Amino acid sequence: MTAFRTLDDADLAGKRVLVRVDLNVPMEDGKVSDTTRIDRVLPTIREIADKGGKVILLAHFGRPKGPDEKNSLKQVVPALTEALGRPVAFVADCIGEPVAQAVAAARNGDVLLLENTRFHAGDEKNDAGFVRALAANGDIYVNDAFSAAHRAHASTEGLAHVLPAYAGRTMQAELEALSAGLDNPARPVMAIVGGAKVSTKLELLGNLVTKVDVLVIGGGMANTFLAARGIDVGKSLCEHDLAETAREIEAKAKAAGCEILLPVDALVAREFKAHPSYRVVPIDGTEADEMILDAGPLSIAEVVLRLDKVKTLVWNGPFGAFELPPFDTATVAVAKAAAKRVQAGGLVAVAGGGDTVAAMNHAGVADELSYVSTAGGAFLEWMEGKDLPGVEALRKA
Ligand SMILES: Nc1ncnc2c1ncn2[C@@H]1O[C@H](COP(=O)(O)OP(=O)(O)O)[C@@H](O)[C@H]1O
Ligand SMILES: O=C(OP(=O)(O)O)[C@H](O)COP(=O)(O)O
Repeated sequence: MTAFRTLDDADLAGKRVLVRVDLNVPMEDGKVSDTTRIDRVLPTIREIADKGGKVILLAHFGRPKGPDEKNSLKQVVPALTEALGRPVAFVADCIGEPVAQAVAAARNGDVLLLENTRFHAGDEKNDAGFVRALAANGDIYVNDAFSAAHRAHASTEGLAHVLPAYAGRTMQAELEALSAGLDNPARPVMAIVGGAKVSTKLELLGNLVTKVDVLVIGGGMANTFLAARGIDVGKSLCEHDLAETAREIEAKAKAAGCEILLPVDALVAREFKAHPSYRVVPIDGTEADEMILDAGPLSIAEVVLRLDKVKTLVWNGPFGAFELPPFDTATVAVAKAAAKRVQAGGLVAVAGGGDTVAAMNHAGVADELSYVSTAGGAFLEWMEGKDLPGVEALRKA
């Protein structure tokens, strides 16, 4: 039995249905480079449209400080239209008269995509006035953005308190799949946390080290830990002001008996582009004008060896800038090793996150892992046992 209402409980015909989805998809050269998040919300969109609701999609893109072209959801419309196989009307705001007019003009079953909710500060502030402004254009709220459910924002949380609220099919499927795979994980458990969202994810590691046996740190996250240990990381992506937090996490891990693995070597380059001139160096060998862009061969070998000894793997965040070869090497090698063990029957491996999903697709293993979640930060918070505001609001609704 689900603890919240789903589309099975909703009377959708003729209703204006505000559907929160996560369209925060990876882009390359102005085009969506991985459509997984789009593909996952299609069942919800189709079901509401086919049952005669007007589908009004709400989503964020990036972390804009206000309206800006670079973060406009307009650029996602071609990929969404193609995946859906139906027209999608774009509205250049998410509140106010332009939305009211577009919704009034839409027929039952039509699909509208509203502009980035984060163009208004009220979204992230979960401002009551902004919640009301969003709600003014809907009769029903459906949340299908599990990957944004760790955010208590107006579009992910606030709306559930002012409109009849339901979980979308992907929200349901994600929670069911994660529970089935990870509610009682076989030990030892390894977590790999990498990627670029250092400040938001570093906070999570303090709890995660009490839940897992081995924590492998990669990407920009690793650079921050290395710098905190006094290693010169040159111009690498690194949040130097979080050094103290990193040291506290190391101490917590030690107290909890969780081993932390950091890279012992790296691929370094002076330019952030594909196929630049690069060097393989020991982890303390980065020059002042170089960046660590991937873990090196010794680090990969160590992670693969450890992988053989664990029974569960949870993974968010790539080891390197995998969009720029050869800095996809560590991520691809570890992904392939994990997939091989899953296929052989010795490992449950769950990977998640917008870019992590793209990396798993790039490695060709997305179908060979136990489960691939659209969520990164939300998945890690769920793994820690935290309540996700977007999910809790649905339960209370
Ligand atoms: N060493 C590094 N230097 C710069 N960028 C990196 C590095 N390692 C990983 N990244 C970047 O991290 C991004 C993914 O991080 P993140 O958004 O945290 O993952 P996810 O979306 O899966 O949660 C990728 O775009 C990748 O290029
Ligand atoms: O991409 C997302 O999360 P993820 O990077 O953890 O996978 C979600 O869209 C949340 O975005 P946010 O971390 O800017 O709130």
